[in-house]
Amino acid sequence: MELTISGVGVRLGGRWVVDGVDATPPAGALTGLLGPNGAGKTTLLRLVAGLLPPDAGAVLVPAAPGSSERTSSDRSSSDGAPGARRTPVHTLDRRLRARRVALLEQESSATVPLTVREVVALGRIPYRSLWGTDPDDGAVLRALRAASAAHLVDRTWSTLSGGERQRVHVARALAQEPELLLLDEPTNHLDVSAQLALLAFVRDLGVTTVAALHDLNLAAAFCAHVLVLADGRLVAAGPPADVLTPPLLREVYGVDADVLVHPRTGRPVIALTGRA
Ligand SMILES: Nc1ncnc2c1ncn2[C@@H]1O[C@H](COP(=O)(O)OP(=O)(O)OP(=O)(O)O)[C@@H](O)[C@H]1O
Repeated sequence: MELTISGVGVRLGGRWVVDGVDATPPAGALTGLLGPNGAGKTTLLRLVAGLLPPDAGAVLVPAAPGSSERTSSDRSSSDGAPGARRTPVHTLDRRLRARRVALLEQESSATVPLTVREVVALGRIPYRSLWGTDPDDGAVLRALRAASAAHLVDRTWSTLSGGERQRVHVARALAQEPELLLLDEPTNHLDVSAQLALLAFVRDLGVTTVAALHDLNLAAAFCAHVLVLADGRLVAAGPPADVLTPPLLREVYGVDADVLVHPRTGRPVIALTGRA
C-alpha cells in the first residue's frame, strides 16, 4: 500500500506527542519505527492505523476502488502516483479499515476465556457475512501457520506463555489479511529464534509493514527503511545503513556505539559501548 504520512501531529495531555511527521514508508516492505521510550512510536502507529484522529496533517492511503470515501486531492506527487485518489485513514469506515489495516498493539494482560482459534477468528470479523460466517474458512489456520502457532490452535488463551500469546496476536493481525500491517514491538517476549522467524516472515510478506522496534540490530538486519522518532518528531529516515550512525545514536539514545558492517550481509551491526 502506498502510505503517505503528511505533517501528522496529535496533542495529548496538553502537548504535541507526535509533531509534524512526514514520511513515506516504502510499499510492500518492512519499515522499522525506532526511538527511545516515550518518543511517540505507539501514538504514531495508532495515528497510521486510523484509530486516533490527528490534530494536524493526515495519514493518506489509496481510496478503495469504486468507494465513495472522502478523498483528498492528491497532495502526494512525490509517491509517483499522480492523480491517485487518496483518503485520510481515520475517515475510513471501521469495517473497511479493518480489512485494509491491522494493528498489533503491545500485549495487554487481559485474560479472555477464548481458545486460540477464537482469538485469531476475531481478525476475521471484518469479512464475516450478516450471518456471522467467514467466507474463507481456512484463513484462521493459515494465519496461525504463518505465525508458527498452528500447534496452539485448540489451547485456551489464558494458559499460553508470553511468547505463545505474542505469536497468536501476530496470527490475529495476519488473519485480517491487511494491505498495511502495523506492529508495536512484535518481538516482545519472543526467544531469539522466534524473533528472527517473525521478522523474516514479515519482511518477505510483500505487505507494507511498519514495526516499532527497540532492538537496533534487528532493525538493521531486517528493515528496508527506518524512521527514527525523538520527542514526537521525525529526526531521521532512510535505509538502516544511512540512518544508524554513531552520531545519530548518540543524539537520539544518548549512547556511544561502533557501527560495523556485517561481513556476509553488508548490513550495519551496532556494538553499543556505553552511555554517552
Ligand atoms: N493519552 C495520553 N495522554 C497524555 N499523554 C500521553 C497519552 N498517550 C501517550 N502519552 C505520552 O506521549 C508520549 C509518547 O507515548 P508513546 O506510547 O507513543 O511512546 P513510545 O515511543 O511508544 O514509548 P515506549 O517505547 O515506551 O513504548 C509519552 O510521553 C506518553 O506518556
